[in-house]
Amino acid sequence: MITTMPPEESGRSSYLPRKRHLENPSEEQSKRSRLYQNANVIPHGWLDCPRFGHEIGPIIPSKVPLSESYNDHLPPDKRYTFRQLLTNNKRNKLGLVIDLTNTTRYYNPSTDLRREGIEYVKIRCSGRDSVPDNVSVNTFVHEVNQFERRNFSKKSVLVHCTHGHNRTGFMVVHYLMRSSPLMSVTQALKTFYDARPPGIYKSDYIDALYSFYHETKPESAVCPPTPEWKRSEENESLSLPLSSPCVPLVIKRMSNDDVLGDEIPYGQEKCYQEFCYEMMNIKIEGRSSSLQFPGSHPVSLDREGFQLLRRRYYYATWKADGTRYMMLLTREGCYLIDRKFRFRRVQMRFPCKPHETKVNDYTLLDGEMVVDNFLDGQGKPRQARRYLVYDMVAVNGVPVSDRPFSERWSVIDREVIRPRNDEKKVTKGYRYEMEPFGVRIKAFCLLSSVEKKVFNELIPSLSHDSDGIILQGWDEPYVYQRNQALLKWKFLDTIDFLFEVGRDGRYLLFLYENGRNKLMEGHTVEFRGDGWEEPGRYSGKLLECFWDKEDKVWVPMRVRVDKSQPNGMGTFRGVMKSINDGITKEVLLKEIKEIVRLPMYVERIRVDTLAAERRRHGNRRG
Ligand SMILES: Nc1nc2c(ncn2[C@@H]2O[C@H](COP(=O)(O)OP(=O)(O)OP(=O)(O)O)[C@@H](O)[C@H]2O)c(=O)[nH]1
Repeated sequence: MITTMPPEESGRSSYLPRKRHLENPSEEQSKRSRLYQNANVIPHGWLDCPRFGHEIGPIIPSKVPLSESYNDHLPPDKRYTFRQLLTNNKRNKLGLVIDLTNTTRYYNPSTDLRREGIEYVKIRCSGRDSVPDNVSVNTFVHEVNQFERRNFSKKSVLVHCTHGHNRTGFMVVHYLMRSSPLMSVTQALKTFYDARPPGIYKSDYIDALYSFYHETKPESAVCPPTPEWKRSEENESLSLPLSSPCVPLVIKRMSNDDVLGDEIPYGQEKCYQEFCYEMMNIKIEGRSSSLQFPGSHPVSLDREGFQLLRRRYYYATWKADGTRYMMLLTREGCYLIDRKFRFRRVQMRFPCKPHETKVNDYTLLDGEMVVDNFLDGQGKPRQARRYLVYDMVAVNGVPVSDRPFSERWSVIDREVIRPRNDEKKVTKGYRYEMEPFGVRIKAFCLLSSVEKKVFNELIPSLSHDSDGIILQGWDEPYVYQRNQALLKWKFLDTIDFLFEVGRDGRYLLFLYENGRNKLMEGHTVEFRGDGWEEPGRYSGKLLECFWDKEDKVWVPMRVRVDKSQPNGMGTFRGVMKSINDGITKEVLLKEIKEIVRLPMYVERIRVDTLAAERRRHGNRRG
């Protein structure tokens, strides 16, 4: 007996393209729901849907092969099983099957595939009217890439959803976009269309692809009509609600704590983590599963720090107060790396040089994500998220961490910022303004201009918060984690404590030492001001606190959601030393005034000023 299937997979379904005349729709509905409970139902439209398409790289797009238990329900010429596929497909043996259906009933991967030595990956995608989510897309692309890396005998990857058009096409287009950077969505859709006509035939899937890759959909781009084999049965199916109910559009204000990007598979994250360590020449000791965020971290400026400023040549910049991320640019995508050393994929574009078809590949940057608040031309308040790049660890797979900072900074400009800005001027289809954030290089000023430039001009004119200044050694290498030569001076010295309410109701503060949290006996916390009325709510959270010298208490300023550990004792000692040394802004500026009069500074500032003037002239002429 041939039966129809429930709308679990394709939305609407039936096997025979028969027109039914419904006298009583509810009676018809209940008849159908009885049929839907049947096991060997043939997916709607499946029967006349072509079996598979041409290869696209290693991928064969296909409709779902049905297990042999379906054969009794199918005319012999319509059967399509893995056994058939493996026997007929001698030329190109299968190595991997990626199943995008949302059910397990079409075949048994253990008997049909694994026994034959074929790998099987299931990525459940519900289909219907929603496109596969971003995390599933990341998983799909990762699985194909991983397979290609270990696929020495050039086997193929069969990718199927129910019919091998919409979900399959969607994933294949993502794969193409990520393996051929700077390919356009239109080209990728055409590649899929050529291999498996009529390609993707759901317009919302096509729109989602253009929107994901920040491209304008050309007016000439038309969505192919639903194929005949699918349409004939569609007409007689029950009407199901197609679109989700209207959700009122809420424009959310941006904050530094927003989670950006999409999760990536664990294996991919591990590889990238190890790459970061390799680029910084850090040995992985013990389990590589617990790698720590390796980003360079400044220490608080104290009296000893002044000695360092005298001996080595420093520049200064404002300390942007947003969220710290390192950023890895690869041809497959761009990844934000947070303080917990987790990677999330964001859709961004980083071309190498104008008009080249290459993008940055394995370039590792360091910077701060900020939210700029400003008024637009009409005086309306606006927000823009920006990533301020302030350092670089690797460029196109080549480590630069041991190069002097001045060199790393010019490489950021030459290899990352300028090519992007140049391409922005010429690109037609790609819409940089649709990216989740802008990208800028951070400006560094001569130490002699700290007061005038950094404190009096830059900081007051910023559209984001700044909590101090950074003193950056101009000749220094990039140093992993705590960097004694990278100095920070803050308007308010702060420490991130873990706060707990003890069993006796006591407020407890903890710091991190030797792999565990250490109770800071004798340290008192005092919650002050609006929003801090119920301290119990913050138990178990990391609180950034400033030190009130008068009352000798720690006062919470904000909850740190971007970190998983309180500050270490080293940081704490550094901050306390800086507080006790009493380095106020006045003390800092007085000291710097003396430092820049030292012969070494006088000479280097002269040379750098001349070089900057020459560059400005050159730019004007160019
Ligand atoms: N190196 C550097 N760091 C900057 C710059 N601008 C902002 N920062 C940020 O300053 C942070 C270090 O200052 P802290 O105040 O110690 O940062 P924090 O985020 O509170 O981190 P903890 O010390 O762990 O509490 C870095 O992690 C960067 O995120 C810059 O130009 N250079």
